Amino acid sequence: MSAVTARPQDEVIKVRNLVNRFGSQTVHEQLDLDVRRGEILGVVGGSGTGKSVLLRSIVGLLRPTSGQVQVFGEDLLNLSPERRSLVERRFGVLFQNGALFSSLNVVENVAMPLIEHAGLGRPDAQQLAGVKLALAGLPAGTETKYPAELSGGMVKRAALARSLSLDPEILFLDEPTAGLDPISAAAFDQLILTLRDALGLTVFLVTHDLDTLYTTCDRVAVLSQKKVLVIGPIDEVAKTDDAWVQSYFHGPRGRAAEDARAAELSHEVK
Ligand SMILES: Nc1ncnc2c1ncn2[C@@H]1O[C@H](COP(=O)(O)OP(=O)(O)OP(=O)(O)O)[C@@H](O)[C@H]1O
Repeated sequence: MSAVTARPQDEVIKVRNLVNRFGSQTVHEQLDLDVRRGEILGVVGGSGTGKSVLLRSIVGLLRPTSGQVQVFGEDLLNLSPERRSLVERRFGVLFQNGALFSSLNVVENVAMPLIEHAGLGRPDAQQLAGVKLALAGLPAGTETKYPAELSGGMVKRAALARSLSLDPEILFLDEPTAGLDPISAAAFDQLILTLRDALGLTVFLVTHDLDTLYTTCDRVAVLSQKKVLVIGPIDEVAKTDDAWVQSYFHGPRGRAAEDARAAELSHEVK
């Protein structure tokens, strides 16, 4: 195979001609997107541009009005339940609110997919859940706490541990740093990078957080005008001649995030 030919297995998510309508409202119109294996792709856009709807269309929680969505080359909505469940085991999703079961403690929350989907017995599942919690950076001693007893950052880490429980190849994150203080958010960004590097994950990351984008993303996709307006490395995307892109990346918060990244890079060089 020639070096210039993109190998099909390099694209773990392929979206073509995606249309999503709710009544008279069109959210996506002929949207195309590819996500490459091993990358961290940040998805940004103004409020209501359809970032979460795109995520839900890809993971099979929403049947699009029309178009094709493939994950690992499979169209989830047209698979038998058994086959679909096999593909679903290959990705993990961390929703905005963490979505832990309030009646289960932390280790039980993380053990649940291992019992239900991997067929492990409770003791094995709980032991493995402990490993996942450590991987997600949950401090020892928090395993037996209930979600209501945790800080926002700990809830995110516990939910992350649960989304990692079945060793996924793709991780979908919806606003993972929303509601975290800046120090916890920065620590979470580092965790995502570490996990990607250690586990070879592909990460689909919906975020408004400019620091997260600058710190973690290999590429950024901007949703605007019902499509992916532009996709590429953040410095290229930030140059796009579009009013939203310019005010987002070059407004006060965008400049601060870019300066912080530049300072970090120069610190690494020294
Ligand atoms: N199930 C649904 N029924 C009707 N409308 C919906 C449904 N889901 C989403 N929408 C609409 O689709 C649009 C896009 O919603 P979405 O949540 O994807 O936006 P977003 O880009 O993630 O926004 P935000 O940044 O504010 O979270 C919104 O106008 C929303 O009201």
